[in-house]
Amino acid sequence: MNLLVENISITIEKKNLLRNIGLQVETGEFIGLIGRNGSGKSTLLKSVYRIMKPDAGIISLDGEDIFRLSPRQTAQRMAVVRQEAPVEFDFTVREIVKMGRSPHKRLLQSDSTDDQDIVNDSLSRVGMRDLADQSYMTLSGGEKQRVLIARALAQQAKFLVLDEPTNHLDIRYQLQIMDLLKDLKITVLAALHDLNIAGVYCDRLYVIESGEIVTSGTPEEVLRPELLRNVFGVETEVIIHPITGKPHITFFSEMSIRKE
Ligand SMILES: Nc1ncnc2c1ncn2[C@@H]1O[C@H](COP(=O)(O)OP(=O)(O)OP(=O)(O)O)[C@@H](O)[C@H]1O
Repeated sequence: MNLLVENISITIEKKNLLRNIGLQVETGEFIGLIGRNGSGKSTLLKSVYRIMKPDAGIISLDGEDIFRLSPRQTAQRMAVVRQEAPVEFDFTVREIVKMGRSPHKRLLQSDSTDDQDIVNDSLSRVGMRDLADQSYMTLSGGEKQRVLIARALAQQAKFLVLDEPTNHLDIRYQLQIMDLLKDLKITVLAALHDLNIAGVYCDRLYVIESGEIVTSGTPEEVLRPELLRNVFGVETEVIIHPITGKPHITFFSEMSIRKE
């Protein structure tokens, strides 16, 4: 499944949230979207998962305009893990993950053994099987995030949109969940704040600044000290790490390099 975003723009109250955005995710690619707070990452992802309609431009999945798909057709193709997912009622962890199966079922159709196996497997893969009967509301931030990832896994979509999928996770789960998502080998578009994680896992990166894509390329091409200074306003040293073979960034705060 491939995603094509062509020339999309969104203006709200005379503010250009997105300007002529073009972006492509080929089948099986893991693409990262990076940029400062407020640069437009979530807004762009929201248009991709159809909760914000652009004023101009086209977004298509395998050549089909996403705004012409029904919600059910969209959910069969695309799973979304958002930063915050408000859950109004007191569902258990298992009930939340089961919701991932609904695009594949008819109204009121009961769970098949396959559905139950998929739900159990998704819970196990994020390490939440033991908490399956606990109320979602009582979970820690990181546990909630793992449940939402399990729900996306249970949906078995061929395209995954991730808005900061690991921001609540401790370092072990960050790496484990990123490994898991990468191993799915499906098409992924992810907004990421951790640039070292972006460098290790993404095939290509798009950099967004004030609602515009300012550059794109492989992590080696994009994650350079000059660009990081211009976009993020920080000093860095970037090496190709001898073990991972990927760019590794060391960030220097002003204090750490201040010479007394
Ligand atoms: N509905 C809206 N009305 C007005 N302004 C909005 C609206 N939605 C987003 N914005 C503004 O658009 C800009 C981009 O927001 P967005 O959430 O896309 O940023 P982001 O890159 O995801 O930031 P962060 O890294 O902090 O999550 C922000 O300045 C935000 O205040």
